[in-house]
Amino acid sequence: MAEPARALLTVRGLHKSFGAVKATDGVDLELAEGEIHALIGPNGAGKSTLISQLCGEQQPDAGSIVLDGTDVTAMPAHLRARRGLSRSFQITELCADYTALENVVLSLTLKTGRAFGAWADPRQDAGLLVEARRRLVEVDLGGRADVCVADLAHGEKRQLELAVALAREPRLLLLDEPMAGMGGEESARMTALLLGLKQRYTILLVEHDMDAVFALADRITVLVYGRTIFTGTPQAVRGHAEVRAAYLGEETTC
Ligand SMILES: Nc1ncnc2c1ncn2[C@@H]1O[C@H](COP(=O)(O)OP(=O)(O)OP(=O)(O)O)[C@@H](O)[C@H]1O
Repeated sequence: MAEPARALLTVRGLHKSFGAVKATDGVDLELAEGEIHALIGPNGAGKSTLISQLCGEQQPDAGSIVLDGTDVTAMPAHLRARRGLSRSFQITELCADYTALENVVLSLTLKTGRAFGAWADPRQDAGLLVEARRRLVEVDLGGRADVCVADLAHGEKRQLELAVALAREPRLLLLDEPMAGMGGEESARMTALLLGLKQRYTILLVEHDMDAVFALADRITVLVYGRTIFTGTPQAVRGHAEVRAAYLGEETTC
């Protein structure tokens, strides 16, 4: 019998309130190594607040976050990032005046602590350039390396954000609405890119595009009013009456 995949992330009883609003109200979540785990729920369910607590941008009121066996609940965001926890999307972090290639080089230098304008410009570093081009090819932007971010289409910017996140070699990638603002064709391209990453990365995916969620996720957790009401396979989620009533019924015809 196959060994069950070990948990890379374990969240227990995560609480975060803003005044009277319980944004996360005792969230439990477990991510197995190598899975794409989608987090879905209606607007205001607490998805972004949960992601912010996972990456260390917000401190929970109570509960614990364990990453690869280490309790990171009180650890600052930059130290979690060093342990391989990487967030992408919603907070756009691209430098608009730099080319696509330069943005990926910049992300690669963050791993080594080097900066643009230092005594040896990383943009001239052959090794970094090769690695950055490889990352761009990985997100289907190989032909757009020398284009300024400001001149990229919306979908291309989002592909580049993915390359920037992957350049940090994350163990756990938190993707916050990668399809936001995309048309059908762009969403399909991003879905195909993420499918190509399957099993190489552990991914927590927050997404409203249910076609993408059901195409990508190994498991889905449903959050409503800050509480996890169900975790299961896409098939189980589709068949779950409470989930359909709380969320899917509103947004899909499945
Ligand atoms: N900084 C804040 N101050 C006050 N209330 C907040 C803050 N951040 C979030 N909230 C509230 O917490 C609740 C959860 O918000 P959150 O943005 O996490 O939900 P969400 O599921 O990500 O929603 P969406 O799908 O619309 O992005 C909402 O009621 C929201 O108004």
